[in-house]
Amino acid sequence: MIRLGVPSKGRLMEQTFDWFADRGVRLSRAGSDREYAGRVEGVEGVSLVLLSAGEIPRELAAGRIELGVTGTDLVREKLAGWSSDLVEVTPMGFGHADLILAVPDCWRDCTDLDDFAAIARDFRAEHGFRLRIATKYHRLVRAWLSAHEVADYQLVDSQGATEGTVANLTAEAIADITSSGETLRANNLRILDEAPILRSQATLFASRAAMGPAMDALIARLVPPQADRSA
Ligand SMILES: Nc1ncnc2c1ncn2[C@@H]1O[C@H](COP(=O)(O)OP(=O)(O)OP(=O)(O)O)[C@@H](O)[C@H]1O
Ligand SMILES: O=P(O)(O)OC[C@H]1O[C@H](OP(=O)(O)OP(=O)(O)O)[C@H](O)[C@@H]1O
Repeated sequence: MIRLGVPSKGRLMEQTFDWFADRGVRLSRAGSDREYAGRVEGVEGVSLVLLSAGEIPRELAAGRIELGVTGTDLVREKLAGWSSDLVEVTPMGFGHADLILAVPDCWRDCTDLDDFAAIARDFRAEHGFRLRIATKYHRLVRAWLSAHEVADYQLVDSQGATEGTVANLTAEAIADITSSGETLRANNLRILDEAPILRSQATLFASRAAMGPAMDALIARLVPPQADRSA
């Protein structure tokens, strides 16, 4: 049996159900909205597991599910060396979001990462502690700042409502996912004029350890070889 892990709520779950339905595989919840068991129709040998999007990378790597849908951001953040455990089967064309670094809109002299690095250096000298960046993407943000030689900062963990931390005076800047930009604007934050730390979208992943004839057949059914996998 191939266990398929799918986000248990919201738009990501609905769009995942639609993506599979377009390929003749009907996924549904077994019971009420609160029940996290599911049904699979239209293909044999697959069972559905409804999970938090954030837990799907770990469940794949641990071998508790063989296939899973989640954002590329969550896989790269949660699994160091993710590609040794997981195979990226196909991007799914929804759940697009950018991981970005944003500063208060009123920091007029901070437009790019060079400005940010200079402000971070001065901040430490002036305040006696490092400038705080609120985020849940610790691994990705650290790696990106290190690659750009920005060192005078500290990460503050924020697992939700991250854009509120600046107004609440628990951070000076934030690194989070954005799509429409509305949450940033509503919180008077502005994205640095740089390429995003990461461009993410919902993606179908398989556990490398689960690759074999049954998995190959299922993948061929979902993503026909002639289809463009890089879309
Ligand atoms: N505004 C958005 N637009 C598009 N995609 C988004 C947006 N916010 C988050 N995502 C993507 O959705 C996925 C799930 O995000 P997140 O972990 O925040 O989910 P959640 O709904 O809080 O789920 P859970 O708390 O159950 O893990 C991530 O891959 C993320 O990139
Ligand atoms: O650019 P926008 O379209 O405004 O979207 C960005 C928001 O969406 C996500 O939050 P989500 O609603 O998943 O809640 P969270 O803050 O609990 O992660 C993300 O963390 C941002 O807060």
